[in-house]
Amino acid sequence: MSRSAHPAGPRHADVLPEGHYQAPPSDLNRLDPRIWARTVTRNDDGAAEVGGLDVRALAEEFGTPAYFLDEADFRARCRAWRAAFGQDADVFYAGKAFLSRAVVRWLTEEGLNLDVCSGTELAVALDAGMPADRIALHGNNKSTAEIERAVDAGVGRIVLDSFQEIVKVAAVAQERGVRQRVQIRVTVGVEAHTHEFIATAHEDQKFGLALADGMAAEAVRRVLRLESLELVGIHSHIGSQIFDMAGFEVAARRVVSLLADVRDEHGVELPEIDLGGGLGIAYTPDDDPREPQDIAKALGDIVTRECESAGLRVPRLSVEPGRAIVGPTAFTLYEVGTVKPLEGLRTYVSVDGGMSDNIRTALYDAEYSVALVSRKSDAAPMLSRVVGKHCESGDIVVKDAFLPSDLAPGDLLAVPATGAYCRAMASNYNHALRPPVVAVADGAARVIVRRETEDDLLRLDVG
Ligand SMILES: Cc1ncc(COP(=O)(O)O)c(C=O)c1O
Ligand SMILES: N[C@@H](CCCC[NH3+])C(=O)O
Repeated sequence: MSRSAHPAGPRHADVLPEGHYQAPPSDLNRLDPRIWARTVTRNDDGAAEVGGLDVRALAEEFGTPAYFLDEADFRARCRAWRAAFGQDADVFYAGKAFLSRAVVRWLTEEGLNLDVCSGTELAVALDAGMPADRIALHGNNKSTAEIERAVDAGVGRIVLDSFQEIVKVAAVAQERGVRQRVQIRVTVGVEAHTHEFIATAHEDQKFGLALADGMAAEAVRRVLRLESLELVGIHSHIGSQIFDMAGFEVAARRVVSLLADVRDEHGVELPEIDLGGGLGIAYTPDDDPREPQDIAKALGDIVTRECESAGLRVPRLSVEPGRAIVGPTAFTLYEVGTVKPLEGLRTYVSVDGGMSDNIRTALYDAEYSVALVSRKSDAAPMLSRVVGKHCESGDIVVKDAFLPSDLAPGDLLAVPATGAYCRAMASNYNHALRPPVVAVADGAARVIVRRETEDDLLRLDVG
């Protein structure tokens, strides 16, 4: 890898073009532990390492781009969530954030349950040994085949999302002579403070049945009439990448109020409440996420208080964190291919991946951090935009970042906090081969999802 310097790009002191970026950090070499996976440090050589392994050696062995996932960090976060919520609550990891057989085994061992939202996610979970009664099936348009698969497997709950689905799930359960445990997903009418594409509790959207117009109460009526369904609770998910607990508190209050209405109308006290996932993580130093114990306390207190004032037994609480568990545990490693300084603007740094391995920047205007990790540098900070190699000018990985001005082709960059919704939402745009996920722990690295090959893609093309 070349170490040669290239002419310094525009420096932050020269001119700051319009944009949304932070001030240059005082130390470009620092890997902020609030953003990077737990075992990431710099070694004496100045290179970053994870799980005791140097990123240069990892790049050599596994290639770039690649996601490196810190298994110890993942397990520690699972334990923290489990411990925070205690034995009277359940933590369902949201598999949509990132799912693989290894992840399912870790979750099973650490005592977490699993939320899946497709038949194939369910297949991965079952194949890797997650007991079916610890699985919940979600989705706003589950196919009959997915419902049959879930009922046959004996999943612990199916979260009903529409009137049509009530009928569908009841029919499948009746045909098999089983009573399927279900929850009803409601929209509580909260405007969560996050990007509109990932807010899910306002009424004007595809998920769930609204409390406000009586649809949720009507769904309860319909489910309670059906012998083959056992209504165990109410589910609410207000959105994703949320820091403010206020939205969750309003949701909890409104869900408890529905439980009280159900008790008054039907004489039934539903035993469970699920408040979904959505807790934010730190992508940049500006983000200040809450710890699991604070979240558990805030949610537990509000549910208990509301139930006491409504004279209800406190239901069993569950939550569904995805991003908050896996997000911070991984980074994406890229090799720099080109460096293009634009005087008075910024420097474009092209890496060997892009929107095919991280669509979040293009899709949600998401902000990320980035660091030079194959070496240290004391060069001046250079306002940069890290872009991919796709045929799209919106192919941006990190919109505004400061990188050292001696950055050169061959250097390795790492983007932290890419464990959630990056590999899971990766695409083959421009026939890109989706990168591998490599789990690193205690000085050993192993591929848990392999890199796609050209052959994989050519085999799909049967024309
Ligand atoms: C029903 C449900 N539960 C849990 C999650 C996980 O969300 P997050 O990864 O933000 O915790 C989602 C995604 O937003 C979801 O739709
Ligand atoms: N995929 C989204 C979050 C949606 C999660 C699923 N409801 C993200 O990357 O932020």
